[in-house]
Amino acid sequence: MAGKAVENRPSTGFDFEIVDDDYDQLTTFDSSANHINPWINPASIKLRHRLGRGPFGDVWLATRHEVTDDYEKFHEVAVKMLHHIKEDNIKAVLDKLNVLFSKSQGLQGACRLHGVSVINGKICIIMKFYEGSIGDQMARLKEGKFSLGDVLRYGIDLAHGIMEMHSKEILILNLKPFNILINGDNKAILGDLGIPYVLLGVPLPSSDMTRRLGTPNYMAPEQWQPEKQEKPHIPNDLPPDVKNVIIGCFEYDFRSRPLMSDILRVFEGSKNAVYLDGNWTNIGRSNLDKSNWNGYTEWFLSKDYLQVGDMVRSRKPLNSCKPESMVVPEGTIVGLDTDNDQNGYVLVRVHGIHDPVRVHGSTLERVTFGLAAGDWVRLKKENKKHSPVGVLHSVTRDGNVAVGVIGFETLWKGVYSDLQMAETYCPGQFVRLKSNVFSPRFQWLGKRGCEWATGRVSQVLPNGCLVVKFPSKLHFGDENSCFLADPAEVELVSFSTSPNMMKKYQHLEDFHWAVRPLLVSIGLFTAIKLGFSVPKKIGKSRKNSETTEAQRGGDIANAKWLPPNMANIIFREGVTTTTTTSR
Ligand SMILES: Nc1ncnc2c1ncn2[C@@H]1O[C@H](COP(=O)(O)OP(=O)(O)OP(=O)(O)O)[C@@H](O)[C@H]1O
Repeated sequence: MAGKAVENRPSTGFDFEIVDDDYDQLTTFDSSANHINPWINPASIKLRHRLGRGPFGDVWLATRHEVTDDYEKFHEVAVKMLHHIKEDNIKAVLDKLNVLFSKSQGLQGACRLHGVSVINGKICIIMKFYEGSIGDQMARLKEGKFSLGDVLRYGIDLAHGIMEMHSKEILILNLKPFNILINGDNKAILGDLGIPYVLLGVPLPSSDMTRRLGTPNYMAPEQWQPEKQEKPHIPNDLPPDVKNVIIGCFEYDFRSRPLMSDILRVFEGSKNAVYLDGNWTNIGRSNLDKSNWNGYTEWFLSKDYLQVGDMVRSRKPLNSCKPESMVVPEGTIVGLDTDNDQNGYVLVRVHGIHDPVRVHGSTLERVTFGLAAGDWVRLKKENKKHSPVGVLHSVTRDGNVAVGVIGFETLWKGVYSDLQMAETYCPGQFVRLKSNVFSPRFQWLGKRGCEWATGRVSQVLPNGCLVVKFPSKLHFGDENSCFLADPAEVELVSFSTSPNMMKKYQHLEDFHWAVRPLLVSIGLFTAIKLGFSVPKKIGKSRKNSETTEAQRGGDIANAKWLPPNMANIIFREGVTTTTTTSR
């Protein structure tokens, strides 16, 4: 409909925005107007009716009156009217919108943006109007289901559109059926370009939404109720590669998920699939190995391919601090086994071994400039806004690095010389806030006195954030049992690092809240036992020989599995009971 005159077209909806003409005269936006490019005069926009209302704003069907030297026309546009933004944040939002506009020029798979305006004091994004969305189409279908052919066809359009946007470093962050528009050629087009990112950090009417990026049902798995890690049911009757790639999309750690290019390849390979006699035929052969190696998914492993000349070492199992076996402590790739049946095997020259070792590539990790993806690293340049410690996501052969760090919205990018190695953390380890940390980045449990409680790492997030539980604390009902920790603020606690027996015993208590009551019960039980047995002994000893208190204490303290303070309690209680009983 773009370009077609629709002047005087009657409004069909029941929602209206009362346009206050005075407000449209750039009042609060005066100082910011020169930031807006391309600016659209609000007087040229006539809102018709509201198409939808979302957490970030409303979308209106409107008519735009466009006058140039060559023509004058009225045409339909869609207007995304953002919720009211506080004056302090306006410049930041407009700056981000400008960047978005310049990056989105010429994109084939995304909604065309005309410009920005301000109506009723609200920032409006004026865009091309499309006749419908995937969401609208689904609403009209029986059970809301597309045929597999349509899913793959639209999916391929989408994957192309998303890859195009990513190539311009635009994050969409709100992919859902109503934000996938259908153009005149029945192709899927991305709408709502990066609006959540533009509004990130800007207070919105619902304070909850300020922290959210996207729409709950369509968020990345780790964004929405991360502690549940639920996966939806994926139908069984899909072509195997399609099912496999969809399951991969629900991996909690985004490094384990397929890339958009993986999804595209699988969808392209399956678009002519035919289901015949209980089998899928005509499906493109996926060349990915379907095995799950040491906890890594095929999607994780397929992100880096080894080449001849690469330095490599054996890969640690996922979530482990140490390799299980170091077949290759350090080596160089000298050959790739490209024979189809042997796909994935490589030849590695290892120092001290005469012939090259033949191992599967997935058991190795590339080490470049001393760094391998997954290493814990410290950024040499520190800044209070972010943690100095993070997890290396990639190191290219020419030394560019990407690191997941708490405090950055996306991966931190730099070069290898910006980094140095840092302490490694993995699930199962016990950690405690360092004694010089007085106001931690995340809430932490206090212990007795001024000492921080010790917790156990239950998960390491891709940005190095530690998810910590406190097994020494008993939790009730809905009480939050998971805490977060900045790896730069904690230190490891272990039996070997506990300086004395008292600290070792305290560390024993960190393992489970039941340890203390159990030991106390054992102590009491032993005390009662002693209460019965000691008088007998005393009785005997009266007859036979004298038993000194020091000897009795020694007997109990010799129970090596009991910490000394428990032995003392038992000993004291034993004496007390003895005294009482003997009386
Ligand atoms: N350019 C457009 N042309 C036609 N319809 C559009 C356009 N952009 C959005 N829409 C439609 O407007 C409706 C509301 O869109 P909107 O993006 O506000 O919804 P939402 O995604 O639920 O909200 P939010 O983006 O704030 O999360 C949707 O049905 C969408 O398909």
